[in-house]
Amino acid sequence: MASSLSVDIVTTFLSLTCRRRSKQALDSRLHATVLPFLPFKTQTTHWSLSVRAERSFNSLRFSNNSASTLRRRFCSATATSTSLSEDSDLATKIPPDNRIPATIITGFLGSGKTTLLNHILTAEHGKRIAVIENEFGEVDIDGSLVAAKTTGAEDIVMLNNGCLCCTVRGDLVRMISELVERKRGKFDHIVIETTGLANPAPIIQTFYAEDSIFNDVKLDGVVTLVDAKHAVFHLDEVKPKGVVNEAVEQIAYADRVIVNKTDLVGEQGIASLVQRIRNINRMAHLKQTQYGKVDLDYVLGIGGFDLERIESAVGADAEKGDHGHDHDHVHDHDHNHEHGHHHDHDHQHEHHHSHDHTHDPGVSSVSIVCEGNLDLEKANMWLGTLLYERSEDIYRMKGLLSVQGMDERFVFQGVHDIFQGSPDRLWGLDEPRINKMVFIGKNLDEKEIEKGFRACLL
Ligand SMILES: Nc1nc2c(ncn2[C@@H]2O[C@H](COP(=O)(O)OP(=O)(O)OP(=O)(O)O)[C@@H](O)[C@H]2O)c(=O)[nH]1
Repeated sequence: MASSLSVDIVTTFLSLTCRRRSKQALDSRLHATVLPFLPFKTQTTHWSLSVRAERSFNSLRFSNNSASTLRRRFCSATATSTSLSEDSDLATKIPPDNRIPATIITGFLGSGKTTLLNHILTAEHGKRIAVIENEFGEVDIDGSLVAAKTTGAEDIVMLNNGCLCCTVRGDLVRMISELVERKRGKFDHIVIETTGLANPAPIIQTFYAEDSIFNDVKLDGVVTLVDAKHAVFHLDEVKPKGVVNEAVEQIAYADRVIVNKTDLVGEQGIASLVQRIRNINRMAHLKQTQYGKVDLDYVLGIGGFDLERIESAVGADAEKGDHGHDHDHVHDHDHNHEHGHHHDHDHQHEHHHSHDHTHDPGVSSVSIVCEGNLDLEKANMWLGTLLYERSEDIYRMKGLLSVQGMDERFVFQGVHDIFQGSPDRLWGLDEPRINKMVFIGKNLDEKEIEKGFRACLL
């Protein structure tokens, strides 16, 4: 949220306390316990496209697709390409590629994807953008965090019932097809924000494997956000055998890397992170920034995703390292409101291609949806202590809270030990005051989290 305050939990709640209750003094226990750990923060030519497309098909060995007319046209054009001198002739024979460009924004949990999306949606670029947002966890909180929801975007579609790279790939195909069918001519670009735990490979493949998409939409590029403060922690994570390290994959598949949050680390830290990124992906362009502020040309209009390049890069990396590609996912989730919800990110399904992967079964999400008002001090103490004790394991948390005495909804989000919150819009007169929280992390104890939350309710 571009306009939100950037503050630690104590200060956030304190400021609210002051406003609502004229309580100036900060609870000394909170100061002592929490503050030290929650720092105050204040164009490719048509010809080359055709070549790429065809190579990609070969290298991925797609098994189940009837070739589309368009694809056949590309392939046959490519097949007749025998010398450079023929290129110009052929280029004139190939019709212009008027397909709608799509950009995938990926990056680990909390790296700044929504922040970048908001930057894109609010900037002047003259493009009409349709957005597809995929959130990990059942509760739609990101919808509230996309500041420009009603202004900058032509259309925003939420995909909250699973991870794009796994269970909802079919939904993605349907959504894109629907957008194209119903809104053709009303938007110029599609931006897809993946979950922070997505492996981009299967999503990318969707653009090539599905005729219904391939004929109308072209993958313009993959933009990967990297959290300058926390990335190394996730890149270093040792995964069980056969389990993919999403943070590594997201960098490997990038056309553009954005090292974000450079305000939170020193130059040396950034330099070694950049080196680390370069070791994974030498080809991607890389920029350093804060709050996703990059020129829009850097992220929109990249001009083509080169799948073959990434294939070989990832292949080399896999040989060296630790992330396997045998793909068995178990997806275990039930939707149940008015109580905590546990979503194991351990999905099982089969793909027919080489990017199959298994997510880390230790990483899960816990959602709480519960009506009622929170006691500010108790909530402050509970969240502060939780982060104090578990900030390494809590990769991400987001919430919409109903605080006793506050007329506005309180929106907060955290990435490990960094927490940010601000009052949002007013609660509606008849609107039920429902709290929604999502925690994503390692070894989360759903019951304990829910119990802690409930103890804060009045
Ligand atoms: N200090 C600092 N905070 C940032 C920066 N960019 C984003 N943030 C904050 O980091 C938090 C996470 O940002 P988001 O844009 O929501 O991250 P995300 O990648 O969309 O998160 P998920 O969708 O949960 O994976 C928010 O509180 C942002 O305000 C930055 O450059 N510096």
